[in-house]
Amino acid sequence: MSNWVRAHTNIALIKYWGKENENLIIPMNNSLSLTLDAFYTETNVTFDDDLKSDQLYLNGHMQDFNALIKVKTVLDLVRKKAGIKTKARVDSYNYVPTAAGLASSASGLAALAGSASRAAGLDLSSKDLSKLARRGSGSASRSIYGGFAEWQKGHSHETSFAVPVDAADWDIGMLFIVVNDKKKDISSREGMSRTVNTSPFYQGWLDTLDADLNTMKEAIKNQDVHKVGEIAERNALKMHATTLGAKPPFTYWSPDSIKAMDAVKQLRETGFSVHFTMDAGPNVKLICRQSELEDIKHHLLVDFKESQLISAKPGPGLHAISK
Ligand SMILES: O=C(O)C[C@@](O)(CF)CCOP(=O)(O)OP(=O)(O)O
Repeated sequence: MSNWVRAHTNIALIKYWGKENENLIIPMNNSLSLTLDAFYTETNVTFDDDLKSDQLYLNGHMQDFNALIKVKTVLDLVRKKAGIKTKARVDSYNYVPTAAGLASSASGLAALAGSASRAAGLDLSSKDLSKLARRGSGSASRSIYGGFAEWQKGHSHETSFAVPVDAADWDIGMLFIVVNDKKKDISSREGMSRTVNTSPFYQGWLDTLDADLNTMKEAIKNQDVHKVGEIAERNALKMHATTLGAKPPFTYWSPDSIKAMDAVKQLRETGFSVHFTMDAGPNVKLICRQSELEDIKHHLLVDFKESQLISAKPGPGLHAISK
């Protein structure tokens, strides 16, 4: 029985950075993202009575127990909902350009939620799929939808899910500057936990989010890519500022991250509407007009290799595929 589904990664423009409830993955604030076409995960789940334990094959290679932790959380919730105890085999393929360090947990856990629920005979609504994916990884809740999606924080499992905001069928795109960095990144889960628990800047970050979200939604409604980028860049810088006050302090930025951020500022000075955002890694993600992607890419080739520059357009939500 084929239960192949595809989910695309999403990049937050208003960041999720901190949990109110770690176990249920309830966030401190609402977040808003853009789902992209370029990076996605395809997953198939099969429940099999002959299996003694859950198995995860990632890009064809069997994974160890640790990689299974988030997967088992989702599988256990599906088994409970379906009233079964059967173990499952999960086959997942990440279609992320060879560039290292591009997070795929959002697309991976969203695809898992979609395929596991189908394989267990559940026909979940998008809202319930978003809640299920959220329990695997918070940002996965947003990949259920294409275009712009808002994860409404809620205060319980039942009330914390994403909703679609805008189809993003207008002139907006993203360009990734992939900065391969040797040092081991601190995972987003650990990074946000340490920040919430120890950074004196954290409350200041939280205090500004309602205004950021409201102005962002207004900018999206007006299809104002310059304003969308401006708000997103400021939001990302505030998020990353919180990590410098954590104990011990840390940053996801590498020297090449700062080189990339400077390149964006220079592009703005030459008249492009281009801004950047960053997540739990050194890569820098540009927000610009889709119609200007190639021109911007051309300018960046002065400082970066072609292989480091990856264009992306808005992408679709979770959907079944035939393989
Ligand atoms: O995507 C965003 O809103 C912002 C971030 O990417 C910034 F790094 C965090 C994503 O965190 P995630 O991996 O979802 O954490 P989990 O719930 O602990 O699995």
